Amino acid sequence: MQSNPTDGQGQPLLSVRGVQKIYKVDAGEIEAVRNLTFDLRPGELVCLVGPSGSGKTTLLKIIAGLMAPTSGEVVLEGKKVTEPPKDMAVVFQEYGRSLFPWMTVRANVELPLKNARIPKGERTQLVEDALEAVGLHDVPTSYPWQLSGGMQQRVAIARAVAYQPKVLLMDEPFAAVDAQTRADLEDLVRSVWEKLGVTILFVTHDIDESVYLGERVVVLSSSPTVVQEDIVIDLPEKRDQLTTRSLPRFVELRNHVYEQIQIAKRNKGVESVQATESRTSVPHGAALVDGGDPPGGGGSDFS
Ligand SMILES: Nc1ncnc2c1ncn2[C@@H]1O[C@H](COP(=O)(O)OP(=O)(O)OP(=O)(O)O)[C@@H](O)[C@H]1O
Repeated sequence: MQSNPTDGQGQPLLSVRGVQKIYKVDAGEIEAVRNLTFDLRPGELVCLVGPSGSGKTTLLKIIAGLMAPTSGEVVLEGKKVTEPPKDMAVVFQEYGRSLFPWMTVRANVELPLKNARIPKGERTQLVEDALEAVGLHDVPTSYPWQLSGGMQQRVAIARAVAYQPKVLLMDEPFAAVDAQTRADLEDLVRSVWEKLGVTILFVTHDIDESVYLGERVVVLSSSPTVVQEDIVIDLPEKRDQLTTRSLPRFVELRNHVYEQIQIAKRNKGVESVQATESRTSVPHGAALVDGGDPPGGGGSDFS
């Protein structure tokens, strides 16, 4: 592995610094997250993967200011996060539970803007733009329950982007939709990211999805969790489902992430993995060294 020459360039927008989380339970304590350190620069799209139970949701809750870390800190634009920051939005997996069924699509998207006391005229424009960006401009008066799962998740994404957050956190947002819809939504995230320049941290179980979407993939170890590897995804910026996924480089990177996940799973309970702050570039022509069978084509859910 080589150190990424871009390391250290640009000021981070979001910094996760030595974050540890210990849950207190009846039987004692669970150290879910041991020591997580990584940065997001403005406008980056970073995917976070890790074995089941490695603390991805715990970490997102801490970043979103919904839960305090036991030690360490999250810093957004130089300010320590101690409560939900107004410049952050979260899209969860369960779109069914995050939308209000008695409100129209438009009212759902508009609600956080009303709460933020954005004037009516500006609000209307932001809602229109967001619905346009996710391809839902023709259903503003429908109710969420009248829409398919994929469309409901589009509404949730529209609501998040209408709010114009600086950072968008997405917690396995496409886990509950079918493969075709998932591919469409992946492309939607890339296009919204390109158009709006929002910084995105995207948690997924799907290795192929992480490589297809991300500019970097941060791989977490098993719990108690550290950053096992922070990988630069050096695929062309313009991506599409057919061409990008057939590139030899895509296959190399996907195999590398798969191998890292296998190592993380094998090292469960082993404390030798070190926290890393440097980014790595996967050498071109890298063979799968050690990690069992690589995943075949299509999605590769490792959980
Ligand atoms: N509220 C809680 N109280 C006690 N332990 C918890 C709590 N929430 C999570 N944990 C434990 O912390 C560890 C990390 O859980 P977390 O849900 O953050 O992982 P995850 O990577 O999001 O999991 P998955 O991939 O299965 O969604 C697990 O061992 C889990 O059992």
